[in-house]
Amino acid sequence: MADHKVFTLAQVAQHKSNKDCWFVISGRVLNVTKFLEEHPGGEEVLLESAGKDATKAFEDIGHSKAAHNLLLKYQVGVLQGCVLNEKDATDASLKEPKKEMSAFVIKDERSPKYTAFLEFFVPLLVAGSYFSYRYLTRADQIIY
Ligand code: HEM
Repeated sequence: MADHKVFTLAQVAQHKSNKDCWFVISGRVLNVTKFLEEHPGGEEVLLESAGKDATKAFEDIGHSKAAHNLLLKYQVGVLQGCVLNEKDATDASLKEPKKEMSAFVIKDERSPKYTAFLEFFVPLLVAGSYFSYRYLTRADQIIY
């Protein structure tokens, strides 16, 4: 699980060299020093955002889902005042973590309740209809 140590932006701003490079993306404080050379977009663009909130720069590029998932690997903490969704690190969930979570909860809870209702009452209705039919059409009840 990603690190939840809390940092202020002033603390992040102290790490802005190519030997020690941090920035913030969507509330996650990232230490990308080891990633500088690996970054497909080059080291320079990362260093331009060093010590700052790089959320806009990161999103403006339209990074892939793989790139979004990589954020967790470099996370060393969270920015003071931010709440994150730990379920996944994809774009929308990072921007509005709480809303995403509640949307999931609503979907997950409603569907099983509805299904359970049908699973219980439909067989009951079918069985009830069958036995009513059998009862009403009994041979000893037929009057000639
Ligand atoms: C930890 C943070 C970051 C990670 C893990 C990351 C990861 C990646 C990856 C995997 C790619 C390849 C294309 C893709 O899969 O989307 C990429 C491309 C790129 N990234 Fe980042 N990136 C990060 C931060 C940034 C930042 C802050 C900028 C600032 C502008 C940036 C600018 C770019 C650019 C310009 C490209 C090249 C896009 C292209 O060639 O079309 N990245 N990045």
